[in-house]
Amino acid sequence: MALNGKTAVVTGAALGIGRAITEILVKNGAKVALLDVNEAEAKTLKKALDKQYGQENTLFVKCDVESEEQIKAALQTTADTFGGIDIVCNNAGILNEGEWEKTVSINLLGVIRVTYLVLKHMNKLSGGRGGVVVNTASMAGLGPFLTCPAYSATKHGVVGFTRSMALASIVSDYGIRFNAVCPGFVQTDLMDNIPNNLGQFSHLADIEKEMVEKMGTIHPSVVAECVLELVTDERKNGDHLLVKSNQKSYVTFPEVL
Ligand SMILES: NC(=O)C1=CN([C@@H]2O[C@H](COP(=O)(O)OP(=O)(O)OC[C@H]3O[C@@H](n4cnc5c(N)ncnc54)[C@H](O)[C@@H]3O)[C@@H](O)[C@H]2O)C=CC1
Ligand SMILES: CCCCCC(=O)CC\C=C/C=C/C=C/[C@@H](O)[C@@H](O)CCCC(=O)O
Repeated sequence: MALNGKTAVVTGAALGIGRAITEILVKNGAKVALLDVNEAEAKTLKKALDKQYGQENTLFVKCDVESEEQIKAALQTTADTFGGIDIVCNNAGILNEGEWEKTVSINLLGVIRVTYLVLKHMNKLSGGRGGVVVNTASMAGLGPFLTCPAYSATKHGVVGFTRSMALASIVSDYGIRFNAVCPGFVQTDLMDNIPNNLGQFSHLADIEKEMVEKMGTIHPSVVAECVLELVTDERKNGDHLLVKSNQKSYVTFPEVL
């Protein structure tokens, strides 16, 4: 998929991985709607992108992925502004074991909310152009993550949802591909804030540090390059790209039937 003329929606676009995804998509010719709750940072990013690529190529819509109404409005504004939606990057997420229900609501339910609401805009059966959805899961969605059990559960849910939507889309002939990127530790605010967000598992903070030291960290731009691969390679559907500090690999899942 060439990105020229394509429209992308990125949730959690203002900072970290979402900012890197936004930048690489705009750089490669897409028009991008930045959805985030952090208005100040999103507007700072848009201002920088306007200067480099022109203000007509991005749109900021304040949107909390916990709110169906805000998601509906943001998707409609995007479609009205750019003429349709071809790409969705469900990236918004938090890690807070002390507020685990909010973590579930944003990381898992937010991905489901946006996906289900964007189908009417993208689904070829309802006049859409088809396209691709790339969800930001995590390495913590592929195995146990003892310091953050609820967070890990949300990411396992994103993996299962992505794999299921990929198959549902094929059978339903939606014309939409569904993939996920599964990063290890990435140098963002989310990582920086970990010590304060382990909740009842704060006694495991040292184990967390050991894991980071052992596995190393990744720059957000490396994750964004993997997302670009999942967006542009039209052979990819139901694929999960695992990104560690020194390598990337496609995950193979056990056959269960
Ligand atoms: N940093 C890491 O080590 C890893 C992060 N991830 C995932 O990557 C995604 C992005 O995380 P980071 O860039 O690290 O975090 P970050 O904290 O740097 O950026 C997250 C962005 O999402 C926005 N956001 C938070 N709640 C929101 C909501 N309810 N609605 C809309 N926007 C919201 C924030 O304002 C922020 O701009 C998350 O889903 C996270 O779980 C996955 C693997 C590793
Ligand atoms: C504390 C910072 C968390 C940042 C948020 C993340 O999502 C980072 C996740 C980073 C590491 C997760 C490691 C999980 C390791 C085990 O589950 C392992 O079994 C995963 C196996 C994946 C594989 O190699 O196939």
